[in-house]
Amino acid sequence: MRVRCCLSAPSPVLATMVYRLSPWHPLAQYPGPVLCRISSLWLTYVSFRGRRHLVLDRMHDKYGEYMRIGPNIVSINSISAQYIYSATARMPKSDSYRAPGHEGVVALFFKQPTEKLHSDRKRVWSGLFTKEGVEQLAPFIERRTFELLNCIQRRQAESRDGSVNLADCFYHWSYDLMGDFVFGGCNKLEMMKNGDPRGMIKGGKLATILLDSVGQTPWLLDIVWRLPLGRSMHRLTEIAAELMDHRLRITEPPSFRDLVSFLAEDETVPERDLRLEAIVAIQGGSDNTSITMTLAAYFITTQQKYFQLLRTELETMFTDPIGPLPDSSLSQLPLLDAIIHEALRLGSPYFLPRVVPDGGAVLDGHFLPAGTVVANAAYSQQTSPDNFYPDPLSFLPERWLAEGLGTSARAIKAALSSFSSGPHVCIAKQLAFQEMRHVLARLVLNMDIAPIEGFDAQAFRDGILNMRTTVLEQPFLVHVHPRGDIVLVEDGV
Ligand code: HEM
Repeated sequence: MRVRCCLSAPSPVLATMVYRLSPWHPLAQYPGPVLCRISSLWLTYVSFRGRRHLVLDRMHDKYGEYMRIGPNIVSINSISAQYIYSATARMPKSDSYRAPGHEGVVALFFKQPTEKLHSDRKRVWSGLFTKEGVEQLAPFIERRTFELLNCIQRRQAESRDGSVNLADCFYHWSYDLMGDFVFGGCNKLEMMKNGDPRGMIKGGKLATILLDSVGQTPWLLDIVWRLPLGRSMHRLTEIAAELMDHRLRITEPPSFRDLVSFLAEDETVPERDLRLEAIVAIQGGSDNTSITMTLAAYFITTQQKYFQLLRTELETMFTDPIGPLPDSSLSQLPLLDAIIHEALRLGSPYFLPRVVPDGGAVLDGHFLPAGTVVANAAYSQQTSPDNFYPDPLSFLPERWLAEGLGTSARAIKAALSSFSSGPHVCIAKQLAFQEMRHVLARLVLNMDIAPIEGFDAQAFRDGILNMRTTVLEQPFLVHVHPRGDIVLVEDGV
């Protein structure tokens, strides 16, 4: 009798495990570690540690291009994986994109019940990202970037050891800019002046980390959402709601069309969605841009040759370092563009899971049954010698230039998926490039920048973690020297 009880209680769990390990499971032919076949908790754990891209890369070397990394999850290290994001593939986002605690609420980045709801909402957002929409943002980019130059110098002057954490400065610059773009500046975030006393940046990152890691096991995310660990997600939700409510209450709207103007004036966007959209705007509008700039600055200041080459390129076009930097001119500069692409290549190892629709899919001759969660191994593709050669792990912006790195060099542009592609492509790709070109150019034209003495460049690089957001284990400490007799004053020159 006792034996029967023991066997019968865990039997559904045991039966599931046996099935997942068995040759009858639809993904049985895909190789991968045994542990991954049993439970998605392995992927959750690896994701949470921030080095998922490196772990998966090593595993792909062992198991091949198509690899099972969860009971129902396949990682694909092949250029063909780009297809899963295309409109023709019709593969929706996986459950890891569900907005926890917000059943029934629609916001752009999160998973929608139908593709139509997603495209309708994207249409509303895209008002800000048209040519005219973005043009009206250029003066804000210029003003905030001058403010950044001041902020860097002020913080260095105030520090005890005469150094400044450039990563923090970029975060604060991008949050201030986002506050302008999204909320018309009415919330006065002013992080370059006041820092981040409410911990918005940390809260946003923690929430993203939880979605990206615990979200790989959706039932666990529902539990975490209700535990103290999920507090960061609630905190971000509260701050976002507060910022949105404040913007909606102001009696004098901003002098230009901020993102909220587009969202709030559209009758298809119910009020309850606006607060969730604010989370997307805050996180999407600040995090990736700032971290890409930190990585670009890290690479060109630790390899000063590129810093000097970039300055020479900029000075051939702009004789006045504090004069206007129109994007129509910046976008013509090949090395500036190459440096940003190379920083993105090494710094955007995103894991973006999609679900195979009814009928299944065939990729590179592999059948993927309906319901399988699939993801492009972006980091492996972006650092594969098949796509980027030579020295795919090294920062070599020349690989993006016409003359490249010699006749045997390769740079397969399609393998770079920093902004994703297809219906869920980043809505702000052009704006992000405009911001990044501007800030990098202004900095290099106006300041000498070098890491502090004793800065361990390898330790910094080893401490770059990614969980959809990037986390730096080490600060990026630099010394700056304004060039010549350019004197920068608060909020301008
Ligand atoms: C270097 C800068 C940026 C990078 C690398 C980047 C990357 C991405 C990626 C990879 C996605 C697709 C995510 C997925 O499918 O899981 C995405 C989506 C999105 N991004 Fe960006 N992004 C950047 C800047 C921005 C900025 C500045 C904004 C807002 C002002 C923004 C807003 C969004 C939004 C709203 C989506 C969701 C689009 C959709 O679901 O259709 N991003 N971004």
